Amino acid sequence: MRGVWHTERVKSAEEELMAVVPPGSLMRKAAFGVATHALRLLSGRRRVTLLVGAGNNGGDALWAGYFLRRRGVGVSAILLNPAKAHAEGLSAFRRAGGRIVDEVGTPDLVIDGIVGLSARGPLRPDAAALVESVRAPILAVDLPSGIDPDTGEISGPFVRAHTTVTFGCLKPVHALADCGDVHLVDIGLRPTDPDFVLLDRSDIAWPVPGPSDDKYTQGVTGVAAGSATYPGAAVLSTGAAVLATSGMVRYAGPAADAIRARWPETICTGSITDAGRVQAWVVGPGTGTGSSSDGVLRSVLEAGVPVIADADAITLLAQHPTLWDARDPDTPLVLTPHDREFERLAGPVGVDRVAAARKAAQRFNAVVLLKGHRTVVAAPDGRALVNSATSSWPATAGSGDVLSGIIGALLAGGVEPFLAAGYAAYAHVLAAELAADGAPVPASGLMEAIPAAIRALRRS
Ligand SMILES: NC(=O)C1=CN([C@@H]2O[C@H](COP(=O)(O)OP(=O)(O)OC[C@H]3O[C@@H](n4cnc5c(N)ncnc54)[C@H](O)[C@@H]3O)[C@@H](O)[C@H]2O)[C@@H](O)CC1
Ligand SMILES: Nc1ncnc2c1ncn2[C@@H]1O[C@H](COP(=O)(O)OP(=O)(O)O)[C@@H](O)[C@H]1O
Ligand SMILES: [K+]
Repeated sequence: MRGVWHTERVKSAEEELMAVVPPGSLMRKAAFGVATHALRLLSGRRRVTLLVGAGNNGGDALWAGYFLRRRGVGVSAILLNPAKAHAEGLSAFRRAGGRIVDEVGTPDLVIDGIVGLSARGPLRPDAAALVESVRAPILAVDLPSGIDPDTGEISGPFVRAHTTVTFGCLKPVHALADCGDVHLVDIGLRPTDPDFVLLDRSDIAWPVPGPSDDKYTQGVTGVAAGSATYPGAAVLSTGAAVLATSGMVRYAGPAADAIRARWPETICTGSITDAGRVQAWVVGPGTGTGSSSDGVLRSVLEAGVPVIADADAITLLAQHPTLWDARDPDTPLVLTPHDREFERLAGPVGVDRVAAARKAAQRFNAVVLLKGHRTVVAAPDGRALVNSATSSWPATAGSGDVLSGIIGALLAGGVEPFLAAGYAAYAHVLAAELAADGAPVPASGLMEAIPAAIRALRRS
């Protein structure tokens, strides 16, 4: 699990560290890391241009230019604000034979030291024009300039980084925006209590049956999904639950025939009242928002077991706030909105997706999984994680139905709701990657790749 810290917290941690280390040493460590990665990217080529802004980010770039000069690289620097360029960095750079120029030229690599942690808004016009003229790969110092460090928001011109070299710890931009390959350089910073986390494969403890388990002890998943109009949503959600864990899946609803035909191992009934006992319910995919769906959602919320509410269930909760009263507040609830469903429930997502999900989680006393290329999971206790997709192939119809089934199976298997949502998001991305393999994949293909994803997770 890797931590991510907001810039204010990083700045105060840096200040504490700077008070006890020799002046300038942090910047030189950071810059040395930049130069090391630049040399790797250059692999023998020899021309670099630095884009140098007015703050310490520009200072890092100038010191990196100094180290590169000492390795025989030809380095030129464009100073965006010559009067405010980092004085020590600039004199070291000049001493080492670095040249000050006005144009980017035709370097093999450009180093973006325009702005770092103190960035606000997109690139200003002069910086934007320079970046526009770059043809070489760009190595961003700390973060790609023009992208908001705390939200990843892009609201105008920005740097498209091939690689980002950052220092001490990850900041939200690295999890929420495309920064190319991100490398972390140790400068001795040891912040604690991250603002949110990123899951790694090794963090994921998928439920595995033991010798004394039978089909019931592993948790039975109930699925209340689909309708005469949308039987496919039920097939995908139920199938994902069947494939995600061992044990048993019960289906209750109008798509029972389609489910029996595709998933003979499920126990099917037409109505939720005959469904039998389950340890978690998946509700919402393809149910529609009519009065019978309203009744199903109410029954599920009253059942006293963990619930994952997706799609139409979220719309119903937004339209009929009295439905919330059906829920025992101590029973875990996971809500999995995409942006439009989120807006119906809690208002516009806004630019800070992590803050939006966190606020909604607290408001609804539920785990909120906000879907997207970068999925955010937030718990009512304030925990949050971000899971990035490796491609956009999962943006396909029915893909969310698959996710809901995986979450349901993990909840039924006793995985704590925040982690159930996080593990499911991770496995969903991995299944999509394995199934797509560089070409479009339908949601049913993504679903069928769930076992391969779990195998890959368990091998790591
Ligand atoms: N504080 C520390 O101990 C360390 C800081 N380091 C570096 O210092 C950076 C932070 O430095 P600063 O706080 O001095 O600030 P920055 O260098 O991030 O930026 C400050 C300057 O950028 C300008 N600016 C802001 N938004 C802009 C935009 N959209 N377009 C163009 N220019 C813009 C501002 O006018 C300001 O003068 C980090 O990102 C990192 O690169 C590293 O040297 C490691 C150690
Ligand atoms: N651009 C994207 N890149 C990667 N994954 C995405 C992207 N957009 C959406 N997703 C993922 O695809 C799924 C879509 O779910 P959803 O919108 O509910 O679709 P549906 O209702 O058709 O099942 C979610 O898991 C979401 O995180
Ligand atoms: K930068």
